[in-house]
Order: sequence, then structure tokens, then C-alpha cells
Amino acid sequence: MRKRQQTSPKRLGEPGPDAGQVRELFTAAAQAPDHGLILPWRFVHVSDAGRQRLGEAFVQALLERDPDATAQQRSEARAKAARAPFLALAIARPHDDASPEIPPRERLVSLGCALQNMLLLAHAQGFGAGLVSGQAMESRALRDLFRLADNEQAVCFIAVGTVAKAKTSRVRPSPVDFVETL
Ligand SMILES: Cc1cc2nc3c(=O)[nH]c(=O)nc-3n(C[C@H](O)[C@H](O)[C@H](O)COP(=O)(O)O)c2cc1C
Repeated sequence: MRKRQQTSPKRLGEPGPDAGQVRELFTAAAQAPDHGLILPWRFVHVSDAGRQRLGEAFVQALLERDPDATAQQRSEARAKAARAPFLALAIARPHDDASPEIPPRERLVSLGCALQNMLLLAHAQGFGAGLVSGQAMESRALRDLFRLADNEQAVCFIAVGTVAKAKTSRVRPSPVDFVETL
């Protein structure tokens, strides 16, 4: 747990998790706490075949916010879809009519726990892993590609792969920085 740290998708190469390890990663997500047992989140695993469509969605997302984006900017946006051998989109359902008593904050905590379980397991499997979001999360293009319902929100991608070159670890906050006693 102490060794886990963010590795950005561009630093994650082959090999990635095999099919059994991917199943373990999603099984780890399912161990997250879930008030009311409402499963307020889901993941979409981006297959090799899906990468090209994701790249096009990233380009469209860029054009939504900057219709004058240059060819190089479009090419950089498209390239993001090719990074990291394992890529999945984490999608939250902050509201629904079936369980109005479970507020958005609790649903997002549940997704955060699912993501952390996956990050920790990826590290235990010997991989690097990271989360990546950005303005494309809000885009029409991404919402359409992943068929998000009106009450769903794309939160971030989780990327897993082999770390080519480890970076130095960051200084972590100490409990005195965030713990008080009542
Ligand atoms: C929901 C979420 C979205 C994130 N999106 C990005 C991102 O777009 N780009 C990025 O570099 N890091 C992103 N991160 C990762 C943080 O930058 C990273 O956790 C932070 O730098 C601390 O590093 P650590 O994970 O090694 O402790 C995201 C983290 C979370 C929780």
C-alpha cells in the first residue's frame, strides 16, 4: 500500500494484465463499500478494437471546446487513446429515482473505493497504474461513445501496465496534517 503511486498512462507499456488479472481487478472493485447495495457505478473496459473509436471521441471532445484546434493538437488528443495496455472508464451514477436516500457523496466514495482497490491490486500484481481525467469527461462525444445515461457521469479512466521507468515517490502527508481528536 505504501508503494502505490500514480503512474501516468504514457509511462505504462506492455505487458499489461492478462484476462485473468483483468477479472481480478474488476473483482477487487466489487469489494468496495456500497451503502444500500445500489452499485452506483460501472466500468467500461476499452478493448483494443475500441481504442480507435475512443481516439476519435477525444478528437471530437477537443473540437467541442476548441473548433480551431490544430492538426497537431488533434493528433495528440487521438494518441491518448492508445496509451496503457489496460484502460477502463469509471462511470458514477450520482442520482437515481430508485435510491434517492443515498446522496451523491456516498456514491462517489463508493466509486473511489472501487478505484483504490483496483489501483492497489494492480500494484500487487506487479504493474503500475494511474487515474486520468480531463475536460473530455464532460464532452458530448465521450458521453455518446460510452452511452452514458443522463444521470451518469464519467469520472476518470484507470490505466494499468508495466512501468518503463519508475519515478521518485512523492512525500506523503503525515497523519498530523489531517487528523484531529474531538
Ligand atoms: C478522480 C481522479 C482523477 C485524476 N485525474 C488525473 C489526471 O487527469 N491527470 C493526472 O496527472 N492525474 C490524475 N489523477 C491522479 C492524481 O494526480 C494523483 O493521484 C496525485 O498526483 C497523487 O499521486 P499519488 O496517486 O501517487 O498519490 C486523478 C486522481 C483522481 C482521484
